[in-house]
Amino acid sequence: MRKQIAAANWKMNLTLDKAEALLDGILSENINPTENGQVVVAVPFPYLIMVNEKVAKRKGYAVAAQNCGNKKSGAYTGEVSVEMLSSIGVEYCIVGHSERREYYGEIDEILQQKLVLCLDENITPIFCCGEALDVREKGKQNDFVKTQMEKALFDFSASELKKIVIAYEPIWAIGTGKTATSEQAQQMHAFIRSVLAGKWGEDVAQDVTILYGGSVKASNAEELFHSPDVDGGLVGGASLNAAEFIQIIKALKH
Ligand SMILES: O=C(CO)COP(=O)(O)O
Repeated sequence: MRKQIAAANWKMNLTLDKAEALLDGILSENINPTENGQVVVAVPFPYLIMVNEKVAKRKGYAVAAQNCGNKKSGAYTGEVSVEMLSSIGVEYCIVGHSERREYYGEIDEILQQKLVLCLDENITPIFCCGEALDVREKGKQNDFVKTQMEKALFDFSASELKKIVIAYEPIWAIGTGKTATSEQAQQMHAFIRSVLAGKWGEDVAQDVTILYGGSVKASNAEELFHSPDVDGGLVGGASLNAAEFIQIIKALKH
């Protein structure tokens, strides 16, 4: 079975004391994900080392950055390089979250540069894609997501592509409480996998983990994750509550 991932995205929330308390809460219940299961906690930069120290001891847990610089190193004030992330033990990095695309002007070319740097440093990128409400209302969501994939992913070889995790996050479902139905999620995930198969072949497509993100909660995680092409979730709001997130981890397919 492909890797099944429950990923928390804390976004720009929590002070250090609260972040530590939340992590301790998540780790307090000794859930060891199965062989194919992985828990990833994507935290603000200042907390990466603290979180990594705690999760490194736990099998099946890893820390992620929420973003990275698109240049290797140098005079880029305020940026954090992939090499720095790697040097402190970060294993995953979110790339191309819709909030980065929308509020920080991250265009496809920048995202592609970040993906290349992550792969160079053996950091697994979690590449986000997904359409806004107006696109879905016009029924154009497949074309939209395919174009996002073509622009950011299509230059990679099959072996590189297999190292990337994809997160489908429809913008209309992020932070809105309006979750995609499990049918909508499954349809899009199957479509994404068919795009991967068309470009790199069915075997490669079957190996890629595709997460769903957008108002995942303890109450809907099991139904969403049960869909054959949904390999877990990228969770915002509900990951700020330890009890909720623990239930979401438990909902991963075994
Ligand atoms: O953007 C998300 C995760 O990256 C989803 O956020 P919510 O779970 O708060 O909708």
